[in-house]
Amino acid sequence: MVKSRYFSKIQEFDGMPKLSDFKIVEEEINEDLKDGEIIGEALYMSVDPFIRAYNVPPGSPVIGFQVAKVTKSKNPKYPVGSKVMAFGGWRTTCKVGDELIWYKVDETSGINASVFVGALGMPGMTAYCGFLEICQPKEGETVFVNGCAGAVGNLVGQIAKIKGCKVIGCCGSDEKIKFAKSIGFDDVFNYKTCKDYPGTLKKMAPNGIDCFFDNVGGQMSSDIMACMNVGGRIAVCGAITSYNSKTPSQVTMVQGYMVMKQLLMRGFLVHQFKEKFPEGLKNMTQWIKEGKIKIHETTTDKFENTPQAFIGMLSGKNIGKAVLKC
Ligand SMILES: NC(=O)C1=CN([C@@H]2O[C@H](COP(=O)(O)OP(=O)(O)OC[C@H]3O[C@@H](n4cnc5c(N)ncnc54)[C@H](OP(=O)(O)O)[C@@H]3O)[C@@H](O)[C@H]2O)C=CC1
Ligand SMILES: CCCCC/C=C\CC(=O)/C=C/C=C/C=C\[C@@H](O)CCCC(=O)O
Repeated sequence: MVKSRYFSKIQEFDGMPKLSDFKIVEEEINEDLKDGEIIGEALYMSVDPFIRAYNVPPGSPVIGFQVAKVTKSKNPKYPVGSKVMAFGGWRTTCKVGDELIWYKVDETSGINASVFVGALGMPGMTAYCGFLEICQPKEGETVFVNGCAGAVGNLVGQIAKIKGCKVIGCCGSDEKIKFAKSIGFDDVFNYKTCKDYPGTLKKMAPNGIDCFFDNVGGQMSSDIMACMNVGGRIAVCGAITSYNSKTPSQVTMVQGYMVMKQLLMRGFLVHQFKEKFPEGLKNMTQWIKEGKIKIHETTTDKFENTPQAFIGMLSGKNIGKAVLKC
């Protein structure tokens, strides 16, 4: 038996999660492995908005991705000493098989393993696959990204620049605006202080918006759709504005814009594009090595602080990817 600790969600979230919603549980993991299984020690864990949105029932272990170092293996693809990116939960030691292991960490690239919960992990594949598959950006087009300083949004902006687009974004602080501009965004506004989204967008994107990567939802998204060009494409990635909200959001209806501008709007979940992950990993790795994609992480130390990191991310404290270093 090997000792492990995991975070359990002990009560329903009431709006923004609180530290008292979580507790650490000790467990013993049976070291007998079935074919395909490994045991891994967590090096980095991911705190992501979907953990709030999926809302597992009280008493359940908290779900999530981690980079783990393999300590025992019955899977030839992941020998002892290698690292995997797996859906192992908020756990110090996990026992997972092929169905929960997304891929092996490529240690030949020289890129830190933490990046495998970010630009080379689930958020990176979300940005790469969701943006390129759904928005189909073309050189010279204008792209709008909300949540533009976060894990997914900052990567969408950088990929859009690589594709030769003009990129506009919004985020929740002036420090984040500075960061987004430093990684190539052409113009960015603070959605918390902006009084007039359509007016601001008309100034920042006088030729209109062709692609909209929506991380946020709510009224802002309807306002952005009003500024889109005929034939525009919208990738609906998430709706973080609603995850902690206790009241249903009422927004301007968008069907009028959809019809008159012949817009395409498509929601997605990153794993539906898993056939595209090898291409995504190859290109993202190359772009990181070439300096075309810059990595920014907000790191919290120690497994015990995972809920703090999670609440911090939901409160907007992260710039780039929120990472927990175990
Ligand atoms: N469809 C899919 O497969 C996937 C979807 N997603 C979605 O992508 C989105 C971004 O995720 P991710 O990049 O990991 O997270 P981020 O790194 O962007 O962190 C969350 C950010 O959301 C912003 N935020 C929080 N509350 C609100 C609010 N009420 N209104 C507007 N912004 C808010 C904060 O930034 P700020 O300071 O700017 O407010 C915060 O930093 C989420 O909606 C998530 O659910 C992510 C992965 C996969
Ligand atoms: C208004 C409600 C909107 C709800 C949006 C909810 C979530 C969006 C989001 O953030 C999705 C994230 C997807 C994460 C990807 C993987 C997980 O589903 C776990 C998959 C486990 C596995 O297959 O290994």
